[in-house]
Amino acid sequence: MRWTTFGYHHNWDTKLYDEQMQSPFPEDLSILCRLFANVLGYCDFKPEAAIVNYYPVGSTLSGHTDHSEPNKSAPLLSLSFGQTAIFLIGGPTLDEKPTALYLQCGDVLIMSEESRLCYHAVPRIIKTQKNWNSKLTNEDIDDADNGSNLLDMDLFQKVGDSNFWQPFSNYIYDSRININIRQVLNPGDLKLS
Ligand SMILES: O=C(O)CCC(=O)C(=O)O
Ligand SMILES: [Fe+2]
Repeated sequence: MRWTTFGYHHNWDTKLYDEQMQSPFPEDLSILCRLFANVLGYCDFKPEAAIVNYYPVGSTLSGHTDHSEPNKSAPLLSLSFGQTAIFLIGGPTLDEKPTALYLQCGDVLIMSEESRLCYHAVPRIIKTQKNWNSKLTNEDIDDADNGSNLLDMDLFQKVGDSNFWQPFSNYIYDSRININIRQVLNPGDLKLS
């Protein structure tokens, strides 16, 4: 399993965030996460750190809690792409028996309130998807344009060409990608103390 980070970088050895260890947080991902959080009533949610986990079929993530963020009351958002994960979610201690869920391509999981600090794990990736339909239709163009006529048609044609997606679809055929997004700072804080 491999991973990369956006925003505040989590140091896997010390389990700490560091003000000096940051990369830009992608604006489109930030907008999407704030939209999800707003719908759930977390109107001040600030996406400040993301971990992108790359799971080839056969890889696992062992049980843990995510408690490195000074802000432990903001929700944690988790987006799943590609092959399906079995996700185990337990309680705040290892005494509680976990519940198993499937996390499929396109699923959005939110860990908020009590579940924010619960143990969780990914014991298995299951190959459930055979192929991805990358052909775009006129309807997709209308959806993407949303009546604005501002769509970059050259770019749209490029991403509508299945050759463009071939390396991605080859990769995702044997893998799952998870992006999980956290707020690090407490409300009102501008940096780590
Ligand atoms: O892959 C997942 O669904 C969970 C990832 C996770 O728990 C983590 O990165 O802390
Ligand atoms: Fe986690």
